[in-house]
Amino acid sequence: MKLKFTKMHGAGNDFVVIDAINQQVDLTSEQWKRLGDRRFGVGADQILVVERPTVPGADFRYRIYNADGGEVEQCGNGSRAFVRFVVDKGLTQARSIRVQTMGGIIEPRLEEDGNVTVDMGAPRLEPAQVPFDNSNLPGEAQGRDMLWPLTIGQQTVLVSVVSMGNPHAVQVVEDVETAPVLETGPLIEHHPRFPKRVNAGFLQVQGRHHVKLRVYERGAGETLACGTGACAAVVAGIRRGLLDSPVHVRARGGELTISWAGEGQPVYMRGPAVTVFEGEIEL
Ligand SMILES: N[C@@H](CCC[C@H](N)C(=O)O)C(=O)O
Repeated sequence: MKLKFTKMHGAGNDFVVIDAINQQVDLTSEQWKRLGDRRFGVGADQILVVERPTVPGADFRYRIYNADGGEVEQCGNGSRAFVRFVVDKGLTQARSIRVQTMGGIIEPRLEEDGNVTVDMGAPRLEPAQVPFDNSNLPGEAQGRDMLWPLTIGQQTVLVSVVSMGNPHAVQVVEDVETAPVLETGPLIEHHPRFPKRVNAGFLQVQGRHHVKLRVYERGAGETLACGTGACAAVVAGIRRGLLDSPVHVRARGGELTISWAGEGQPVYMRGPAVTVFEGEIEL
């Protein structure tokens, strides 16, 4: 089976984007994984699939597969690539679209300068919504947030838990460059208190509007940027009383700007979306 694809990235978080409106796409988990494989396939952190919506009020349906082949609820950087793709391919004349995802409806808007702003919806802050099992765990309040102690090997780290449709655990570190992202990231990802696993964020506060962030992503390992991770980290930082909106988030692959007016309000993410090349693969 031959599949046409577009390779894209958002701040270095890279994607294989598949138009499943104009071609038949019915892949196994192994085939999704092969598409994401950097040696045996195209190579990407996530594979994004463009489909017709199945709910009223949405323009498109957006499905997301991690490099490990698992389907997940949400991908922020990918949502910017998504709107760039559907506009460039002539699948819509609109520059602002409503997109159905497993994590809820999101609204990306392609701006004149090529950047994309996305209404990512309101963060879900109850542990059960993440999901995070906080039973018999003594939480520690900081500002309006709750920090949860996670035992990782010999050490305990304090995390905020946030759902942006997908699960995030955010810890504040002194310096992201020396933080043990590759060592503790996988342990947090697979911590038994997160029944669906989790994306592990490492946040360095540089000022009330500036942070650095590294994310060890569920199903993909450390990526050069994580859009939902940036949203979750800024929400956690604002709730802890460390940050004020808007916040410029510097990741290894580029910068995102995150705005949030507080509890119950949507998070807005602004950043780039770039097409790298087009191709066809035999699967
Ligand atoms: N890179 C993404 C997040 C992709 C999904 C994530 N790894 C998960 O499993 O939830 C982003 O930009 O948000």
